[in-house]
Amino acid sequence: MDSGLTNGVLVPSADDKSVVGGGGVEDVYGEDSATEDQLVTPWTVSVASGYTLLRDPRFNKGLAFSENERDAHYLRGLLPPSVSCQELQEKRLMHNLRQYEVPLQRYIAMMDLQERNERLFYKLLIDNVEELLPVVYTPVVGEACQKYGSIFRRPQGLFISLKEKGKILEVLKNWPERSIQVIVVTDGERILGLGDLGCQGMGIPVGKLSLYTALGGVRPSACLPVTIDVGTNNEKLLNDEFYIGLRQKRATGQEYAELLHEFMCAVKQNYGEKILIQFEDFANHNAFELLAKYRTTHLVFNDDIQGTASVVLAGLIAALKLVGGTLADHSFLFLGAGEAGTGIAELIALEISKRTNIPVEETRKKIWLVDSKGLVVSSRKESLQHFKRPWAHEHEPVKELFDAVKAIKPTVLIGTSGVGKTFTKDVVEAMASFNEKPVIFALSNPTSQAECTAEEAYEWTKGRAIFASGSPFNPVEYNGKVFVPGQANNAYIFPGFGLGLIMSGTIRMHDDMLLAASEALAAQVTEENYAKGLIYPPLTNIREISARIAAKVAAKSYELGLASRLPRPKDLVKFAESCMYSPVYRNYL
Ligand SMILES: O=C([O-])CC(=O)C(=O)O
Ligand SMILES: [Mg+2]
Repeated sequence: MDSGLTNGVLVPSADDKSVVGGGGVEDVYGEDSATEDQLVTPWTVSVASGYTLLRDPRFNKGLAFSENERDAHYLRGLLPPSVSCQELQEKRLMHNLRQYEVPLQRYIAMMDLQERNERLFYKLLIDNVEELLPVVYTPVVGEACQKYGSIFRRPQGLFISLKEKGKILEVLKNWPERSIQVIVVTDGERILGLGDLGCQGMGIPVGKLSLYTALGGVRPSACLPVTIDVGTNNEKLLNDEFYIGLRQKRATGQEYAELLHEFMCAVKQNYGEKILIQFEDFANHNAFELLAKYRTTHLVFNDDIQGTASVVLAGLIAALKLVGGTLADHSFLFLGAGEAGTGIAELIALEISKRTNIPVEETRKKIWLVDSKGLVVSSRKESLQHFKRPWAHEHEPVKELFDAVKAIKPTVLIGTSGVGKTFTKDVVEAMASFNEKPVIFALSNPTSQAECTAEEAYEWTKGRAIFASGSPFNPVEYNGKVFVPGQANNAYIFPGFGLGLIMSGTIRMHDDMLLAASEALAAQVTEENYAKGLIYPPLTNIREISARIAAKVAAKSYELGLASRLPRPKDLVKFAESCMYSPVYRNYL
């Protein structure tokens, strides 16, 4: 039975009671899963019909309302006579989108669609993922955040500023959906590699959550984007008349910690123990501290530390097929010793340790980090931030990346510094001089911040590099051969990872789940992909890939006794698939 609207009255159906999926009309009201506390909200549920129905993006189908639906829901005359199918609407929209030459216009058009017809937005995104991901996600979302104030139309997500201190629980209750399963939250201090964008960082939680739905199948009504506004230190924004956030310098210390703590407590109180909170694009100091502080009391995941680590480890495991050896045979040099750099480094060290039984303190020694002051070495230990200290190995000081490359002779070079164009010709040529197949990952986002371009990597290594980047690059032709760069972006991991946590009712995160996700992703690279030099599977199959990642993450959670959904479904891949939201229109009769 399908769920639907009958004479403007919402009817829940029997087949939409799964914890995650369905995405049916009844989810909006979610009585099945809402707790008593959640039912007490300050607004009244109103039933959509007629004009209101057309204006409600959750239910609107535009020209795709059938004749009978038009009769049943008071739509006669409100639509032109023609009836379209969803596929025709999709064709028309893709045609229109392709007319826009300015990428930001495509972004605005996609956001307008999301606000107008949610199912059509997701249908477009799912069916055209390779084309539209760069629009709603990196790189264009970066520009959208920079200009968020001037392109602002309707608020998407919750804005929680210092003004809401003491009232965060009430603010959460203002949100129209009650059965929230995942929150992506930022404080806007380190948006991609673009720095402090304050309140305008909201584009990131919105974009990440649209991928939770499109790539991971979590229903849209279960996703809540949040921006915590404690001010910004970005002078340009503070002086921008269109800036949408608090016009003050960032609150820090106790004031910051108290607001964040109130938020974390209110979220758990309002949505329960199993709500997944994904931290996104916080500055280093806060990112590490928040993760350490809340990992034992909440289900928290830091995408920049953990999601990026998991996707890069997957790429490295896959790359072994092309370069040979085991992970333990390789040596790694990072430019950037922040969230992504140390997060990836630690996960590699953990994986090697698991595979070899060598203690992690030892396996870390094959991994070197360079920060803005040069190679991280033991003589710098006292002055280093705590998250860099495990990487301060014995070595004489080295200032420049190029000299560090020559001294360490890594087989793998990874850029996570957020600073573009730092893998210079010298650096890349040095990598190629002592590696048959140098592995080079330029991970900083968006494209403007990439350490080098795909073209540079292939040219400077004479086509020998195994290259991946955080933001997408087009295939490159070099010496008559086409090279397809991989996109080592956490988008491969977090949607499936989150689905796995949600569908198993996981209450706490564990690093072994990240390793499981990496192995699951690497296992999706086919012989055909390898033959083309690919170390990530194409994004076109991402929903299948996400289901497999979800299944492995859930399996690990059950194994660790962290999953609360019992009994454990027998076939976790099938279960994951059955939970996934479908953007196909519902029949409202
Ligand atoms: O958003 C992305 O594309 C990847 C990411 O988490 C970041 O760069 O902070
Ligand atoms: Mg991020």
